Amino acid sequence: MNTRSHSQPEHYDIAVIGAGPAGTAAALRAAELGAKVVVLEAGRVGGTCVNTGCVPTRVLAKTARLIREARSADDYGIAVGTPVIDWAATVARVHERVDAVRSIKREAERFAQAGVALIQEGRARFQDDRTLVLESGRRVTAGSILICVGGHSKRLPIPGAELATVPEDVLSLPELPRRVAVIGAGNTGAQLVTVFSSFGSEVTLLDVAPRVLMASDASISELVASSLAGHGVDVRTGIQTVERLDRASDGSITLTWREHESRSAEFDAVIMATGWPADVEDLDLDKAGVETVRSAIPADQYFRTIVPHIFAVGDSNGRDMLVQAAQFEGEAAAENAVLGANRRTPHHLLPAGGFTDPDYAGVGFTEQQARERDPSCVVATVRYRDLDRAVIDDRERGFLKLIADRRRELILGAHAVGENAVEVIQSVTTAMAAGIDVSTLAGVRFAYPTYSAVIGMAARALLTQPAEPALLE
Ligand SMILES: Cc1cc2nc3c(=O)[nH]c(=O)nc-3n(C[C@H](O)[C@H](O)[C@H](O)COP(=O)(O)OP(=O)(O)OC[C@H]3O[C@@H](n4cnc5c(N)ncnc54)[C@H](O)[C@@H]3O)c2cc1C
Ligand SMILES: NC(=O)c1ccc[n+]([C@@H]2O[C@H](COP(=O)([O-])OP(=O)(O)OC[C@H]3O[C@@H](n4cnc5c(N)ncnc54)[C@H](O)[C@@H]3O)[C@@H](O)[C@H]2O)c1
Repeated sequence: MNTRSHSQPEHYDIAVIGAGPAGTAAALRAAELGAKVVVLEAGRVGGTCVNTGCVPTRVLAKTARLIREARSADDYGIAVGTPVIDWAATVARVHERVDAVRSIKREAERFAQAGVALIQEGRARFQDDRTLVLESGRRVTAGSILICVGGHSKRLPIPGAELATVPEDVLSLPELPRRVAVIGAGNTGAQLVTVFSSFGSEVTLLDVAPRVLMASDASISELVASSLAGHGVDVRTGIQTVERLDRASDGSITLTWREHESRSAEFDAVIMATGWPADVEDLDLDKAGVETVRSAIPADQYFRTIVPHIFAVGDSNGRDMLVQAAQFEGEAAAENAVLGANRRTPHHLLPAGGFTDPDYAGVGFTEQQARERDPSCVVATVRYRDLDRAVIDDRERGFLKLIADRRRELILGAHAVGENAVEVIQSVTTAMAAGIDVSTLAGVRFAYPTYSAVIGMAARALLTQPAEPALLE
């Protein structure tokens, strides 16, 4: 903690609040452009992604995969006993892998090498539109301020909400819950459901939305939901509301929800994965003249808020809440702040996916969005059951859907469920970024036997697919 007098603020060209993917990328790019930069971080550098989000979730997904594979080892002549989860060991492994990833990211070291000042003296808040004050009392002023504060899980405002566990705290559960309810079937909820179901918990998934993974192509929702149900998950989408949580006399949690009528069930843990508002409650944004709308900070396409020298980047602007978006936005906002440039995001080229069983991923327009723009767009779907590698591996559940414009020049979107779906979609994204047309993609040679060969099959199917919507599946 800094103990010297705080009467004189330190001045910087750029102050970045938050050292997650957005803040880290922004600070390093601003320094590279010659700016004097400070980063203010309240917690651990790396942000949600490495500490409590993507990385721990991915380790849990790997653990879930291992236990599922162990259960089917017999099919390959490998005798293993019934695998069981040692929750404490699983949690320890997650922490160990998080530390391993942190050790290669080395944000603090990279800041030091780039001449970026890193101050970790508690949460920053605005004193005015150019001054930030830290919990220690230390103050900094800056020509431009980049708000990269990310978000946090939303607790539903219902009685007993404090009994629920939010996704960031899942590793703090004292033991593997035998019965678990997950409220929210977005990317976070769908992945946690898969993890707990694979670990052997009885899982119920509740969402007010009509389908799981509402932001994804409808075909992804359909197959992921049926796969979850196939694994024994009680999938309840389209419920009216979650009403309350109560502690039962045996210590379990009674969850009450409305689904035509009021229903309730007992669980050992209830996980609320119901959204991700920006972390702005204690930022005193009003003192800077910055507004929030629906728990996020509105920013224009160049990431400027209504106060032009204050930028909102990454999850804090509530748009594309993904690491790859946060990093790009951070760099672009730094360039816009330092150079007065106007760089913006290539939204249509943001691949994303999650680790359910099987995995899912998508990039670009969903089929519905594409049809709204070009009713004669061309759509082709290839099933994994027709893909040699998927059959070889006994991973036949899945598909790749490719969407192209009516002239088959542009790939408008790609959506997959299946083994390696995220990597398959990444390859399509590369093709989209290169601007290659469908016939060029159809002519690409794919190594045999690979999952990415499904891309060539889908591209060739697109070439022969009639454009009339009525004839498409
Ligand atoms: C469970 C889960 C899994 C996810 N998995 C994926 C995935 O697989 N792929 C993917 O692309 N995305 C994933 N995400 C989303 C991804 O983590 C976020 O999009 C990304 O971390 C956003 O980066 P950010 O820099 O905007 O915010 P964050 O990473 O949240 O960083 C914000 C930083 O700001 C700091 N901060 C906040 N307020 C203050 C303050 N007042 N003063 C000082 N510091 C402050 C915080 O301590 C934090 O370090 C996942 C998210 C969750 C919750
Ligand atoms: N693998 C990834 O790329 C990944 C993983 C996790 C999160 N993220 C990103 O982080 C952000 C937050 O994700 P998330 O899944 O935590 O939130 P989300 O907002 O995407 O999903 C929340 C879900 O909760 C449901 N919900 C809200 N209120 C409810 C209520 N009262 N009762 C029942 N259901 C309710 C919503 O309908 C929605 O389906 C998203 O933008 C997501 O893309 C990405």
